[in-house]
Amino acid sequence: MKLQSLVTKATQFPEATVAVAAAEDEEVLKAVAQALQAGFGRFILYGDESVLSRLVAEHVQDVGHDAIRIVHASTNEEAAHMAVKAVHEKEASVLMKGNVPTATILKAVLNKEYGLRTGRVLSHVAVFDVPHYERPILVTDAAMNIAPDLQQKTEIIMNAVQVAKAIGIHMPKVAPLAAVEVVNPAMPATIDAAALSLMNQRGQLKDCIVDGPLALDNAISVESAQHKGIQSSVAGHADILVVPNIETGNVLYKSLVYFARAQVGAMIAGAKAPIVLTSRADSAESKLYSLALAICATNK
Ligand SMILES: CCCC(=O)SCCNC(=O)CCNC(=O)[C@H](O)C(C)(C)COP(=O)(O)OP(=O)(O)OC[C@H]1O[C@@H](n2cnc3c(N)ncnc32)[C@H](O)[C@@H]1OP(=O)(O)O
Repeated sequence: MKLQSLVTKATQFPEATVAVAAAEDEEVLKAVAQALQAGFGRFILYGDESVLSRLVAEHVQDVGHDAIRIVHASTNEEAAHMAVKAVHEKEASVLMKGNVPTATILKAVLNKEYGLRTGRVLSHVAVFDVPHYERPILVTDAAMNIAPDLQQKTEIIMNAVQVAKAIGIHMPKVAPLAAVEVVNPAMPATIDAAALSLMNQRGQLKDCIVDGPLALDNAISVESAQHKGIQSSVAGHADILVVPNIETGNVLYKSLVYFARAQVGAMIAGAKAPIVLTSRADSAESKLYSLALAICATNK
């Protein structure tokens, strides 16, 4: 399913309420305005009341004002705390990161008292529409888990599989990425990839096909996989790319956006509610796609 079609699907849930932490950001408010124009979402905006009132008047047409409530917060930390609490208390069903550092909002999400923990690993899943590439590609984890171990990688895969299902990819093909497609004991990512593949074959990782290690080119290009003579049902056909660490994922995410001009929608999965988490520099369009992705993921 292309990202634009997620926006159409999200209109089936016009009442989905989104709590936005530190919403005083033009791209965030443009995305809010676009969602309202498309016909979905109600928004509680946390942040500086006077700045928010001005920005809402500038960016949101009068007809959309009924769907917006502004709640004053004096600092980013307070805005993150209040927005997370609103989701915890079921006042909202989706959390959205505004103009606040990722670590600030994630710390609030992980708060034991009012946060959105479930006992599972929370992880970031990004869905890309890459120009001239025929199908959506999911990348995980580019933004939350810094250096996941094998157990965390299994949960990261399960979260991504849930997101894939929500956008219509059943039995996704999962490629744990490394620098090479053979197991090299000097490269820990290749050993984890091999273990994940075996866990999948033995039924420890369900509802997907995992095969790796694969380098990026063999994962996404049939020609490249054939050229190297790789025998794998995932090689050349990967739906989900599992990166070994946050640096690889973040660089891949930003390369796709800045070099390849890909469109992205991204969220944190595994929490009590989906969390819209894009880069602060991402466009309003990406934030709109992320909202649609989160709403579709919560209403699958
Ligand atoms: C791609 C576009 C967007 C971006 O560019 S984002 C930029 C890059 N991202 C970041 O800067 C965030 C990277 N991650 C972090 O900073 C940290 O891992 C994070 C999420 C803030 C957590 O850090 P801390 O609060 O220091 O956490 P900690 O490791 O001391 O753990 C505290 C408690 O939380 C738990 N926890 C941490 N990460 C978790 C996870 N993924 N899922 C579930 N639980 C998790 C952890 O087990 C610990 O629990 P407990 O207190 O022992 O019960």
